[in-house]
Amino acid sequence: MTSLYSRELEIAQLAVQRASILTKRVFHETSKGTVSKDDASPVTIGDFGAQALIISALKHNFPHDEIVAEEEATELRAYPPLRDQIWELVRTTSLDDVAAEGLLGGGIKDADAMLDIIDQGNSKGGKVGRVWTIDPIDGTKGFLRGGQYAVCLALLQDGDVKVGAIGCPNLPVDDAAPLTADIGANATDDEGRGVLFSAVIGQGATSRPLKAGALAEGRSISMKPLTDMSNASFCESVEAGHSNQSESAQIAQKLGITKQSVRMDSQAKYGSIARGAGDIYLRLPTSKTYQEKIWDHAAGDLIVREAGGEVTDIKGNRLNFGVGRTLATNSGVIAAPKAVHSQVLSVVQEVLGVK
Ligand SMILES: Nc1ncnc2c1ncn2[C@@H]1O[C@H](COP(=O)(O)O)[C@@H](O)[C@H]1OP(=O)(O)O
Ligand SMILES: [Mg+2]
Ligand SMILES: [Mg+2]
Ligand SMILES: [Mg+2]
Repeated sequence: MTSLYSRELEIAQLAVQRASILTKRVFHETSKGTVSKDDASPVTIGDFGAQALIISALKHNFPHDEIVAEEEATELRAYPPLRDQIWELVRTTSLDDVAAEGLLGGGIKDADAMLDIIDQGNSKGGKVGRVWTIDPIDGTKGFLRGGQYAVCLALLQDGDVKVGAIGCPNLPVDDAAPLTADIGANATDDEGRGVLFSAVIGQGATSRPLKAGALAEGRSISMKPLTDMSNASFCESVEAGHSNQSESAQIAQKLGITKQSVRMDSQAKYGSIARGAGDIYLRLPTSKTYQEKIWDHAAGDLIVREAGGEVTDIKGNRLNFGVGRTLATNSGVIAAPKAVHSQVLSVVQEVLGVK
């Protein structure tokens, strides 16, 4: 008997793997075709190209599903040279396993079809039916800095995350490697790096080497049992504008955490705590108006929960992915092993003055 969501999981993992190949090609280029979006955040040819490849694979396999993806093609329609640069990448990126590439439906017809595909990620989301959510490059700032980034994909059914996959090309492949955002002295050498995290609701979480063809063998991952807070490692954003780092330092001190935080871009943080490399992920609001996006958290939320963790916002509520493209009803994120989550939450609330 095939297990629930097995086909969705396979396609999600392969789609993330293929998009990751494209992002790696851009990562190693000095010119990444960066443009600024309306909210002043950066986007690169890698983000657009990865989104095109993932949506194309989803539409081939699940034509009736809705898709909420981060990017849209307006800028590319207005500026053909950028479109052509992306098309060149998309046209020449495929999995090196013919059967796996066939499962994704192969390539895209032409540059105009690619633009239409990118724009198919414009669903409003919501709590009804099947909705995929895509962050083609999460942590674009980390990607540009030569640090961590992630290719993220999740399936929501009636607002609940059922399947999640996160490709982290720059994390160590070894689940037992120490927690660090560093990618080593030789950023042009991928040796020992590249991991694909995934989970299906009720079936646990897995990691495997991120390959260029068929999926590698998976291994089950779980959070580290945390008995002594003084040994805990916690991770947070590199960008001070994404998470309040002075409040997190106060929280860590009150919890008795002695280690410095590890600052890492993207959902690589969720993957890192899910496999026990780190213990706690804190994301503390920096503004009253910013709403977290569902594509920034859906896959990570499921992977951490399936690895034995609990994920809530600073009020202690589960993240609610069923209210649209953003987590409009949540504020911040606290991810920790189940056994200590309430302890962490109460210190967060004390420091932030949350009732
Ligand atoms: N003010 C903000 N608060 C929290 N997250 C933000 C903020 N501005 C942008 N982000 C998002 O944080 C994510 C990266 O988080 P991290 O710091 O964990 O790497 C990005 O997806 C980024 O969105 P965007 O893609 O629109 O730039
Ligand atoms: Mg993101
Ligand atoms: Mg992104
Ligand atoms: Mg972005």
